[in-house]
Amino acid sequence: MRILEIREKAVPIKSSISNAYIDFTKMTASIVAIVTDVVKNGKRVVGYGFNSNGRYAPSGILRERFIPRLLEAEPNDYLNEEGTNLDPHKIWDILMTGEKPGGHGERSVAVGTLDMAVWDAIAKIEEKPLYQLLAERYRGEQPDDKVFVYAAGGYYQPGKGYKELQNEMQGYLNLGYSVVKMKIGNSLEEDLRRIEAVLEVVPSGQSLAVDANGRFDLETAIKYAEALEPYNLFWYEEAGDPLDYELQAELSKHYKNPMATGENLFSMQDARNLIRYGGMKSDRDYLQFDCALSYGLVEYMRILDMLKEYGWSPRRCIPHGGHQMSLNIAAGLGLGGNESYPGVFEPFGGFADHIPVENGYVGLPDVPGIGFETKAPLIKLLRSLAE
Ligand SMILES: O=C([O-])CC(=O)C(=O)O
Ligand SMILES: [Mg+2]
Repeated sequence: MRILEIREKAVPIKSSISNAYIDFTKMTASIVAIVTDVVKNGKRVVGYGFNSNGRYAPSGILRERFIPRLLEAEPNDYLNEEGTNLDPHKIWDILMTGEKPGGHGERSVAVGTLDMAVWDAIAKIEEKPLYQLLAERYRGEQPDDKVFVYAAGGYYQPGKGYKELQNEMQGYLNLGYSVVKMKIGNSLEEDLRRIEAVLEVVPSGQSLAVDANGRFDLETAIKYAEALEPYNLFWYEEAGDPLDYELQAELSKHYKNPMATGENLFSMQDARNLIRYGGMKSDRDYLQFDCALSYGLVEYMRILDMLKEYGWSPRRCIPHGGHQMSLNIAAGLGLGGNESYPGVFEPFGGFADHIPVENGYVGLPDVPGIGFETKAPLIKLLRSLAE
């Protein structure tokens, strides 16, 4: 077998929402298609991928470096021993040929996007759901049959008052979610009012997570910590700059409830620095590394191995990004859950159309690959690239 073609397109995922750091009025994502010469059920196998929200479409480096590197390789260099399927680890090495360590920038996003398409193709060629394949290959046990998911929203938005925020959160509860997340970071006084408004509609503080998107210096992070602590929230996310491990470690001494961070750490080495120096507690905190921004599942498995060495369970990982790739990893490799953005970042947010969220958990479709084919608006967009 061989790869025939790789296509890429930048698509808008823009909206009027803002977090404490950026607005999404110009946000884009790359979609990619890896077209193989394998035919299953009368159709050519195409693997699809895209990058998570929060980083822009890495079209330039995909087209100039990463896609050509893979297309220039001989099939022997990227196939498994039997020559019957792609080898994701070999492909990763090909993609990263000529790339120095460190300074990950946008290239981890480009590689993460291609890696997603590679795994989609592999599972389609094996004619299995990706979560099943991952559980068999790497876990040696059955996949989880459902995954904890929480609804991330609560963005700042023009004209959005307390009532609209409450309605949004009530909507997530009505959809079957048990935990919701909202943005904080613009003003402590105002955020406390917004939090109290949400606490009027959710059962308790344990049903609400807050996300500062790296906005705070240490002093502000501690002020928020002191104000948030009595609410006993589900978690307090990304208080300071993602690379400021000392801030996170110091903050840890001022807050006794769960914290979460890691969505903007893009490599095993950065993740390891958080574990080494960030004061994160393996029996309390959550890790949000997102494979679609950080060199893909091949690198994510290195992160899981590193975590094991430091005594962290994969159950402490609840990835950022709300995509089906991380949902498959969560079920297949036994993570603690996955993010979800119902109605936000369409058509990438949300899971299989026919599987509802129930009591905070969602099941996965029994179809080959990542499952994009079960999400009508998403597969329509992806197919526009290659079928
Ligand atoms: O607003 C964003 O950039 C998304 C985010 O932090 C999250 O989903 O945790
Ligand atoms: Mg976040």
